[in-house]
Amino acid sequence: MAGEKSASLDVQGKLCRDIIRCANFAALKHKDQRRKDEIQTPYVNHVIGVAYILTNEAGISDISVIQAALLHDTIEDTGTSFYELQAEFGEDVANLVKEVTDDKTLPKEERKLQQIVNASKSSYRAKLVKLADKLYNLRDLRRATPVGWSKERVDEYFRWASQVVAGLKGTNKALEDSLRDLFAERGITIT
Ligand SMILES: Nc1nc2c(ncn2[C@@H]2O[C@H](COP(=O)(O)OP(=O)(O)O)[C@@H](OP(=O)(O)OP(=O)(O)O)[C@H]2O)c(=O)[nH]1
Ligand SMILES: [Mn+2]
Repeated sequence: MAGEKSASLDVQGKLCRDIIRCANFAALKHKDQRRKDEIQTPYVNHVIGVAYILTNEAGISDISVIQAALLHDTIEDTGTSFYELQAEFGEDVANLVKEVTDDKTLPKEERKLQQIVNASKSSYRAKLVKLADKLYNLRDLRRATPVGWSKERVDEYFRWASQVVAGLKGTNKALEDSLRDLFAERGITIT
């Protein structure tokens, strides 16, 4: 009995460490980055919020998915390499982050189009992170308009996001229901 208990504590201890190691890594990597809102919210709030949506709204307990959510903007936005993630967190997590990373060498229009085209081709676990990322960003847009964004640009982000989300259908009911309601507020129906 005592042996079993300490073995299960070891497993839980490792899971806790693995999650907090990612949160700490993300906090360090994003430390100089701010959101685009007026009050310059720390960027790390976004990646923690995406992980929180997955655990608390989507009911996800797959540790690699939660780790990937915490790390999901490190390659794209902080110059972290795939190899660094692989060395720190293993192949599975690094591959998931890579799957949700835009190719920043492409022009913005092309990059945005790629997201629409690639959404349905993603793995189930990458789709979860993509859905939670969109849900966080759309709620954030409803909360506060990024500095310099016109109403048209906000509307355009909603329309573009709805096309990406259309390709992620059939992945997680809770997330898709919340997204559908956000789009409906703007008169957008997901096809
Ligand atoms: N709504 C909102 N977004 C902000 C804010 N600050 C930073 N962002 C980030 O801006 C990105 C959306 O802005 P865009 O102009 O469309 O894209 P870009 O930064 O990639 O050029 C999102 O990136 P992303 O997470 O990589 O997601 P995605 O747009 O690729 O889906 C989002 O996280 C903010 O205050 N509000
Ligand atoms: Mn993001």
